[in-house]
Amino acid sequence: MADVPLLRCFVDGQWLETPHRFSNINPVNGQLVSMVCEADAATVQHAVAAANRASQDTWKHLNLNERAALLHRIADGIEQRFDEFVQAEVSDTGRPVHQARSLDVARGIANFRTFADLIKTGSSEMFEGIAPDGAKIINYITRKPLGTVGIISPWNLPLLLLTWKVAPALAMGNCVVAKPSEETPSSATLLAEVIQAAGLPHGVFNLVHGFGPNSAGEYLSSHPDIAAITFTGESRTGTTIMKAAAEGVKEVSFELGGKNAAVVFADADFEAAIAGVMRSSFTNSGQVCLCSERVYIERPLFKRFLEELKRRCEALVVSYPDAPNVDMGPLISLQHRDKVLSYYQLAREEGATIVAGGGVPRFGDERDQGAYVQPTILAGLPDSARCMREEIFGPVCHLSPFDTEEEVIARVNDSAYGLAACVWTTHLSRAHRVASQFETGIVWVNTWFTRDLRTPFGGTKLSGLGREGGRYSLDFYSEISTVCIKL
Ligand SMILES: NC(=O)C1=CN([C@@H]2O[C@H](COP(=O)(O)OP(=O)(O)OC[C@H]3O[C@@H](n4cnc5c(N)ncnc54)[C@H](O)[C@@H]3O)[C@@H](O)[C@H]2O)C=CC1
Ligand SMILES: O=C(O)/C=C/C=C(\O)C(=O)O
Repeated sequence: MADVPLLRCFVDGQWLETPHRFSNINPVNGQLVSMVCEADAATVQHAVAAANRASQDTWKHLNLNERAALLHRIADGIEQRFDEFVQAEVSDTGRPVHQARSLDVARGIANFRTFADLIKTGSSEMFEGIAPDGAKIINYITRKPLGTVGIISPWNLPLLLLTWKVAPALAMGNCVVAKPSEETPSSATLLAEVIQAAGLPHGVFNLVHGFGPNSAGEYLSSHPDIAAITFTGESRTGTTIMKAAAEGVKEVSFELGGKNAAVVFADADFEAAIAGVMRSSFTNSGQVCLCSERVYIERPLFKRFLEELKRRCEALVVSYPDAPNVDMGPLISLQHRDKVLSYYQLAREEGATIVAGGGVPRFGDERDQGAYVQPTILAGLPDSARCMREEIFGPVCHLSPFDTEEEVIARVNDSAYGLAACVWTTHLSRAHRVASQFETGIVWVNTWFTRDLRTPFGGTKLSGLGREGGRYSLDFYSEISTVCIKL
């Protein structure tokens, strides 16, 4: 076996080796990146106990300024090791280097800085009232730490989504046991090194590697001594975790799957809409829960839009992460590729026209052992087709024509999911009218994946439960209580 690094768990300020190891594979060429120590039940127990101890003994007693300063130190630490984080994300996921630099690692830093600043500038609510005897009363709202938060994160945006949860959890005075996806353990391990170097007290941040069922994920989500679980991943996994959390009535926050729509009206800025739909369909090989898999185009524009999208899709550079002009890397794993290819096949069986792609690119080199698929455009399916209703999570979108605003709103909302939607139009009142009728957690108008970290983020229906972001994160990661004073 090649000589590769061993990634260990980080518990109570110590790096732990465990007897069970699993492989971390580079999806570009199938080569081994590292071996990873899988946390068993005893390791997870150790991590939760350490977090609870740290929560009582140290972390929640630090004041806001002290916690904020430590979060900024973590952000500084990521910045100082920026290139290592980029390399970690790239070798685990195969994504383009430019994406890891501009999106993943940059957002990891921003998550720590945003929540460090937010706890210092945030205000509390106060309500004045009158008691039965006529005296004046005031109520004010306080936020206290929950205790230990279990964080279970996915592989599609590993550092971004892990830090999106770790930063506000720590900011609000909680301790953390984090389990990153088994597919992407590297940047989480680097983050633990940075947190250690930043000088956080032992036990405040713990990292356990492993899988979901019968492994670290299940041990963590069913542990009786954690106060809350935050999870991003597949909707079915959310259901399983919710059942585990019901025992002990733990708080949960879920960001789950999507089957997001983009709607392009004939009055849209054509160039902006085409570029936007290219991004929203193919960024990160379509492996973002916010990606558009259903694109509805107003009929007068349909043919022109389809032809131009096909041209640009076929021109996408699918290659090595550091190749010049690379647009798209592989999928996360061969297993996930099987899933995406099964939907390409299903689309054919359901009667789709394959407008572009639909298969596996052949390179004639080591990338043929990787997890690449072609970016793909489908057309001709009814809204009832499985490919139109189930999340594929690959670089694929389906194009459908529509005739009226009412019709397209109904079609967009006819989904079990409700995460995100995009509207492309230059008609101001239509933009507001349509956006207000979508049953999704977020609607983007003439843009996609433009994130203000202070805004609430999450989905309706199968797409999630609760909201994180800005003060909504501060609410989730704290026990809110009211103090009522009679003056
Ligand atoms: N953000 C999203 O919408 C995401 C969607 N997916 C979709 O989900 C499919 C499956 O991918 P997975 O990586 O298996 O996603 P997943 O939802 O199963 O995994 C996400 C995280 O949950 C953990 N996990 C899995 N089962 C668990 C359990 N029973 N208890 C506790 N933790 C558990 C995993 O170890 C990982 O850390 C993908 O093919 C993709 O379509 C995957 C990742 C993210
Ligand atoms: O917080 C963000 O900006 C992005 C979130 C993306 C996901 O939750 C996802 O792809 O799963």
